[in-house]
Amino acid sequence: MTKQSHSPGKRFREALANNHPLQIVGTINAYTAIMAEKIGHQAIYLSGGGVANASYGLPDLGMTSLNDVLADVQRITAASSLPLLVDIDTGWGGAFNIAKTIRDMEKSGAAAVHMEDQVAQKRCGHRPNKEIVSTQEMVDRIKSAVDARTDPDFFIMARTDAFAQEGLEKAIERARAYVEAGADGIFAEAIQTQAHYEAFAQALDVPILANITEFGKTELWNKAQLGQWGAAMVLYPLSAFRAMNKAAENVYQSILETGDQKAVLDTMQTRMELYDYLGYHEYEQKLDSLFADKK
Ligand SMILES: C[C@](O)(C(=O)O)[C@H](CC(=O)O)C(=O)O
Ligand SMILES: [Mg+2]
Repeated sequence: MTKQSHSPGKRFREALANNHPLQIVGTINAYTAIMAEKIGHQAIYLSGGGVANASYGLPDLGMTSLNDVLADVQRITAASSLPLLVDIDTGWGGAFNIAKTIRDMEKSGAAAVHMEDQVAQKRCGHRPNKEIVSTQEMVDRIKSAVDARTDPDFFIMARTDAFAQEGLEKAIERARAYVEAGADGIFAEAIQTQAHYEAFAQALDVPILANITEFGKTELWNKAQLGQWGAAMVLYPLSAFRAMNKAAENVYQSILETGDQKAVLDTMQTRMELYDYLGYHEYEQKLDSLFADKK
């Protein structure tokens, strides 16, 4: 990881300005963050669902705490210099808790967060029976967040889950109120069609995020289409995680059934590939040159 002169928030805003739209890929841990960076991505994401599922073996139902998520944020920002967008669910409490969440996220090297208008007992945005708080309550959440940041470039995105319950017009009305309260961008959760994306983009003059999560309510629209429809960011929150899980499932099954790994070896990253992403050989050379006299 190279030292950066700009703040994480500033780098997120630069990535946004330079990519139309900006693709933001989910990285469930430090190693995949390194992979995404070396492959050439410009921004990465820590999914709330991902932290719950991968780090704690829990469903995405608001059971993980601020500290649970911070632990993963710190691991990722220590390993990668890419700007990291973090899912902070509903912000973990009232005004003072949200302010603390923002300060802790900034201190841990996050570049951006998204906070949603669901009740604290939240659900995945692509599942039925979500409940949302009043517009006023969400506006207060956003004001607390914006007031708490110390870096004016730290990017605070408001996510609205209102489309499922209240429909397009009301969801856009809420988004307008959230922008007025200071939100830097809008995450329009679980909208579905070209008309939906265009309506959000035309109604608001802040960047709009399209959440292209698999097996949910949204089709796997291409970034070119989404860009034409006005989306400034395209999120792939759990894509690599789902693929990793499927690969692991196959490996566990195959080892049990066949007694060795031969049938699944070509689905594995090799030792050299693993090391290349880590810069393993540079570490080894350093060891050799520092302690050459011990040989
Ligand atoms: C983006 C999201 O909030 C997440 O935690 O990754 C989820 C993604 C998913 O469950 O597919 C969401 O859309 O609620
Ligand atoms: Mg989430």
